[in-house]
Amino acid sequence: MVGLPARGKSFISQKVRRYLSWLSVPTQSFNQSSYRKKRAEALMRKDDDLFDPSNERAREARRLAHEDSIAAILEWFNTQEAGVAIYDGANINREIRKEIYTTLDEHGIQTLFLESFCNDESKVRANIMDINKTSPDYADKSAEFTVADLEKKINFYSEFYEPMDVEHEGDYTFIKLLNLSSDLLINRIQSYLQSRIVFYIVNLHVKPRYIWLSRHGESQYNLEGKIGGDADLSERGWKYARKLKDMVNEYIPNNENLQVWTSTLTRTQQTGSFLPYPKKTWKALDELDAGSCDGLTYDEIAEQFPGDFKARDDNKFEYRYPGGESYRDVITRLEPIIMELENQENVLVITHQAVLRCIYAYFMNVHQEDSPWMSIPLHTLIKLDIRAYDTIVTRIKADIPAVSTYKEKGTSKLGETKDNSKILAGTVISSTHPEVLASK
Ligand SMILES: O=P(O)(O)OC[C@H]1O[C@@](CO)(OP(=O)(O)O)[C@@H](O)[C@@H]1O
Repeated sequence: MVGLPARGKSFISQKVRRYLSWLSVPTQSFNQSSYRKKRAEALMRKDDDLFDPSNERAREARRLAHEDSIAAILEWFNTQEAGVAIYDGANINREIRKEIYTTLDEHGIQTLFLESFCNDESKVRANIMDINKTSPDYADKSAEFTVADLEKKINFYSEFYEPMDVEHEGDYTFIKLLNLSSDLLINRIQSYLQSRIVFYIVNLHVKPRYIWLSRHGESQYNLEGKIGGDADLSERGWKYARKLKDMVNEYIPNNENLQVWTSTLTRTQQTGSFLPYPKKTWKALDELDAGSCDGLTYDEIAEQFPGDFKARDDNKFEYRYPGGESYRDVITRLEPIIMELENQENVLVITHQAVLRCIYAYFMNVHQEDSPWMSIPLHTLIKLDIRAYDTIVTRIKADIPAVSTYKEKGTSKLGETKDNSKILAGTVISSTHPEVLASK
């Protein structure tokens, strides 16, 4: 990363890390300021200022923190066949970038510089306020403190800042993001992975916003405990479809601009059928394809395909149904959906249990192994409040009973134990009793 403080570098680093990890690319972020803190504690006196240009000890602490970051990156690459290490620091001038490039090149590591350049004061200001509200670095700090601290750092780094350009650094691969918009300057993008990162950055949204998720209403297949298929809604499923219209009116602000996305399957389309908003149908939102197990109950699968039943329980993320899909396959086909969701606000996605787990895992940074085991109950509207450094979840229960479609490991029976720890985190409210029942 390259750029002055309060240019969204940590936000972008964190998003890219989450996106690449979700796509199963080993990715780790190395935050220079955490190494700086450690060196400052060891080397500096109490009243020393880390950003005082004339303070020798501060200069030494900063220099060593940079060396520590690079050493940690090299060590991490030693344990990895391939992957992406994100060096989240200011890397402010050409000299330091040359040193980074040369050192990594000597170790056979490609460097992609990602600069966030912003000279729009109002955006910097808004970003500072955002950092104050949401960044863990400034938790419990007043707005005045955060503004003063960041302005001091900005002034310090501005003295040395050399923005990237083709004239001086044309040999490097770099992306230059201009004023936190989707305007980019790109230079010498050389690999598929680098081009994925460019595409992702183009779609990245920095504005806080909501995304709404729901499973379809209870289906006839859900009632019978069968998986897959293209069944109609049950009577209670239709009730949910009607109720969803009221819930949208009650809970989704500015819903006049809402867009509704569904899969191509009947149960999601029926669930959205009372919603008077523009609709988009995506094949990519169809439920995980159960291949030769489609239309069976879990009991029948355990009986007819015992080996498959066990293999799926043992590694649900990787297991692929014969002639069907795995969770990993679903993630691959969901990538365009994630790109679109990063670019949109005010979308309600009505889809299926497995697909929602994958979408939710991206926004909530849920580990691959855990994501297929998360509980996503029927008849519940989920609000994701996407902020710069975290996402807050609220589940709004429709108060219309539905069967459980949750199968725990090691059994073919449906239903959840109360202490299911993989349940969605967040606040739960009920649409008929809108008081808060549990908090984050
Ligand atoms: O990965 P598991 O836990 O089996 O969940 C996926 C299953 O959920 C079901 C319901 O059991 O999805 P949905 O009704 O949401 O379309 C099945 O169709 C699907 O195979």
